[in-house]
Amino acid sequence: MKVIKPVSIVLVVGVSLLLFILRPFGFTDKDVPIEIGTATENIFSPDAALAELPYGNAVLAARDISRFDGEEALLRIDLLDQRGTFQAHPLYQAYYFMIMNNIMLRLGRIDDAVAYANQLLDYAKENNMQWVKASALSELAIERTKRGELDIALVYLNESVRISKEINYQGLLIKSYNTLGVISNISGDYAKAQTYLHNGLKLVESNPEHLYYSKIIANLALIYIYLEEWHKALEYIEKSKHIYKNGRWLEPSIMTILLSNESHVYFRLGDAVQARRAYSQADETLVKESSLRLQSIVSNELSNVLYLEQQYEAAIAESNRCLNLVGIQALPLQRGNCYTSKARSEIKLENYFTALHDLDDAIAENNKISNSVSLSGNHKLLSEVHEELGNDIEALQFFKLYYIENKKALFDQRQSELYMLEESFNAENSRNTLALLKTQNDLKDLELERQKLGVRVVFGMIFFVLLSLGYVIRKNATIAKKNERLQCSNTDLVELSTRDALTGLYNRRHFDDYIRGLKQDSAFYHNSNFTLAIMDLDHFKMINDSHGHDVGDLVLIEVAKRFMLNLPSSDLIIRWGGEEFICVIENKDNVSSLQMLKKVWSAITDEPVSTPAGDINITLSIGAVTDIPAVEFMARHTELLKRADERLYKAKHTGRNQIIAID
Ligand SMILES: Nc1nc2c(ncn2[C@@H]2O[C@H](COP(=O)(O)OP(=O)(O)OP(=O)(O)O)[C@@H](O)[C@H]2O)c(=O)[nH]1
Repeated sequence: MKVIKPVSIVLVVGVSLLLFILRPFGFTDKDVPIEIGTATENIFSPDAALAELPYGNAVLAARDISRFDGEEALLRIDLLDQRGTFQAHPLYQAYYFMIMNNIMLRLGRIDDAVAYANQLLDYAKENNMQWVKASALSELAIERTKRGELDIALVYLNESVRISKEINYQGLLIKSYNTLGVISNISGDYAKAQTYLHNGLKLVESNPEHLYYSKIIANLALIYIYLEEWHKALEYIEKSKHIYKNGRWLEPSIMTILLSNESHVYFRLGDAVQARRAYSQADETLVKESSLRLQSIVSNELSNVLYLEQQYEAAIAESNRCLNLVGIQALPLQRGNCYTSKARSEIKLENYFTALHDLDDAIAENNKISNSVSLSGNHKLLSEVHEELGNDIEALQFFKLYYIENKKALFDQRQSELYMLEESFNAENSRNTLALLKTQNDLKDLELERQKLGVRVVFGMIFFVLLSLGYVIRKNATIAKKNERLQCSNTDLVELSTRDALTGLYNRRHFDDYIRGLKQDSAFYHNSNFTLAIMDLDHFKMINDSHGHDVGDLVLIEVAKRFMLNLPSSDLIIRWGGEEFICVIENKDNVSSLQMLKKVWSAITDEPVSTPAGDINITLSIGAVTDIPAVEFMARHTELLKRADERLYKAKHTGRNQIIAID
């Protein structure tokens, strides 16, 4: 006993010392914080500089109010002016012009607003204040954009962006990226629009209080409206509404635009009830000072709702009201839309010559701002009118024009740039997520290493060795489980992002993965031939129009089910968009490719789809390229898709409900 006692003391002292030494290595079970850094150093903020001045906060408060209450802001400016505030410092003076610009916009006095923006620009030049110059240019660019003067707006914006980048004025950059996104949207360059808006979004995410957060999301929604991706558009509109409601900015015009866009999506989906609901809510947000642009947008949506409700005369009256709004001549985008809506109702009332006039006017307005999407819609309507008038040649010419423009916008753009852009955005996101997971795992490995070190050092002391070992084993098991769970959820995420929410089929995102998979297993496929087909339901719009959008959805679900039942599970079926599907069939078992296509086609056309609105007969047009050797398919799938699409076009225009697989 006498021998053991000093040993115990040595042991206790030794262990305490070791524990003390090991403490800085993190031997204790504390989580290591993971830093997700945002580079926020040296961000230029005139607001922060102004807040340092004696009346800075009062001026900032007036600026905030000027965004939603012109009268109240004017009172505050008067009070500050009486104290001689604005002469006391150049910063005050610059803010004075900016606030007055906001107030005039709010009061609908656009010319005065522009005058203040110009005064701001002069003041910036006289006093060599770069950030003020950038702000003034950005404001003037917005005004030019609203008037459809996109070229000048771009010149102003590029200069404003250049200065903002130079001084790292992120607050203004966000606003400018948003305007650049809007301009690209109007010009039909969606890929560019999306790049600008995502640039803005990246900056806004580290600054979620920014006034432009919900505006940027709203403009992303607009891209999806142009691309006719209705569900995605609604998703972004909802997100934007949510951000707006939770933000501290009360700029009612944002809500008006969002609700008008929502109404427009439902109009395009043929859902009169929801379109009317969203329109009424948009109308409620209008105030007497609302700008002419907002008034004409809401008026045009009312005309669209009335059209859906088959009140064509009332719709025409509303379009006429829109076209007679004082000052509308300065807004080609809105004017073009009102003419188009009017023409649509005139066609329904069989006033074909009036419709022709309206469409000419619409085209003239849309040409002023190179609005390719609206122009393509105008050409489609012109083709319909000429068809009704028996002018077959003109009808065909305009239809061709529409088809080419529409396909160019919807097919090429979606196919290549925009889609790739979204892909790379997603890829970047997944890369970031994976990097994060890797960092987490590395940190855990590090922790494990440290624990092992601790175990080695106290190896001689059996009690602690056992304790540490038990700890390490437990920790290992937890980490392994966590990793397993993370891996599963990653796989689920990838699966979800490549599935279409409505039908459960793969969406277009999966196509590239599929081709990549083929290439990886190319040895296995080297003797195979493939058939590539684009399948498009005929007159699907009529189903939506006659029975409602929900019934249209049910039809799409049933059609998807039939595709799946009639294609071997090893073949591919994708919902390419709307009522368009793509399938890739690998020819095997001596069944000819045409036989396979006929089987799929018959599965859709032979039996009507039962819906709560009764049985609905469906017809299907197919454009296909058959017997493609595997090597060619892998190397030239984009070209082959185009060829199939051209054949689909032929099928559509030589009677529909058929398969065309040769030129
Ligand atoms: N119900 C429903 N309709 C959709 C969906 N996606 C697109 N659509 C509608 O599909 C219709 C497609 O119309 P069009 O492109 O004119 O084609 P179509 O009427 O089939 O005419 P053709 O193709 O020329 O035979 C539009 O009315 C879209 O609103 C969806 O997810 N659900």
